[in-house]
Amino acid sequence: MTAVLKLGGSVITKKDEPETVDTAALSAAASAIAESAVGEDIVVVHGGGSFGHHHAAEYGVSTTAGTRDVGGVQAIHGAMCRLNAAVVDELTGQGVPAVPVHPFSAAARDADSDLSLPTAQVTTLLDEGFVPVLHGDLVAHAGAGATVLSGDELVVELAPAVDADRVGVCSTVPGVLDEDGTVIDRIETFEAVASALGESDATDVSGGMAGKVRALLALSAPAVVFGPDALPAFLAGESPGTTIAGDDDDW
Ligand SMILES: Nc1ncnc2c1ncn2[C@@H]1O[C@H](COP(=O)(O)OP(=O)(O)OP(=O)(O)O)[C@@H](O)[C@H]1O
Ligand SMILES: C=C(C)CCOP(=O)(O)O
Repeated sequence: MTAVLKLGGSVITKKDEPETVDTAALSAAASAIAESAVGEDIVVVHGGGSFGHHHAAEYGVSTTAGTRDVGGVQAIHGAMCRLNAAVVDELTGQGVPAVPVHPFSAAARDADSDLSLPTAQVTTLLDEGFVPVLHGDLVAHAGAGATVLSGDELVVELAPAVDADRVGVCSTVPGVLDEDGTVIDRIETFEAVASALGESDATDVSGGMAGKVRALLALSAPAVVFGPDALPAFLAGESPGTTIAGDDDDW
């Protein structure tokens, strides 16, 4: 069984304090991964939290608005590499054979914004017993300089590439919430939930929950969105929180 798991930046960082890791939350997530039956058959992706989003907002960069300012590229990508090093260190400290994979070094968007992400390094690392740890990043973008590549987009690219059986997105909320604040069990179309979906309540340049749902609906396999407390349940094979239906949905 292969799993792709995104740890939300809002989970593992203090999203309102620039470049601050939430050490307790990161340690709890790493421990859930270290203890899970999924073992080493997992690809981890993490988001930007107060590392990437803070700098991206400062330089006016988003998934659609790019920059050609080299200082901006260094600030945003550099911050994401620092957060990635913290995640990899915490995982290895807990016995997970985690290794960093930096999307900026490999991915590109063409002039139509179509993303190409080589994944042979990820599948080979998995086969060789490593746990690849990717992160939301910048990406070279034809005609725009560099734009933000969200961890949610990476999940959508990686899940088919590694033939994932399970896709999980761990955020700060217990699932996607309806207008009354109740967790929606299952989402099949964007239109059915659009009115309840908003942006993040913290600095976020990649669309918050609306961006997440839109990205995950593009997956052929179902994905689950859940909160940090439910991470062990997801890793144990359960589907806590909200299931976002895919085209081949036989769960
Ligand atoms: N209907 C909704 N249900 C749940 N969360 C919602 C909803 N509408 C807006 N949100 C916001 O979306 C946030 C989750 O998106 P966000 O992009 O911040 O998460 P993340 O992926 O954990 O972090 P990051 O983008 O840094 O990786 C929630 O914390 C909440 O503020
Ligand atoms: C802001 C940057 C650089 C990465 C964003 O990734 P996300 O938090 O997964 O949307």
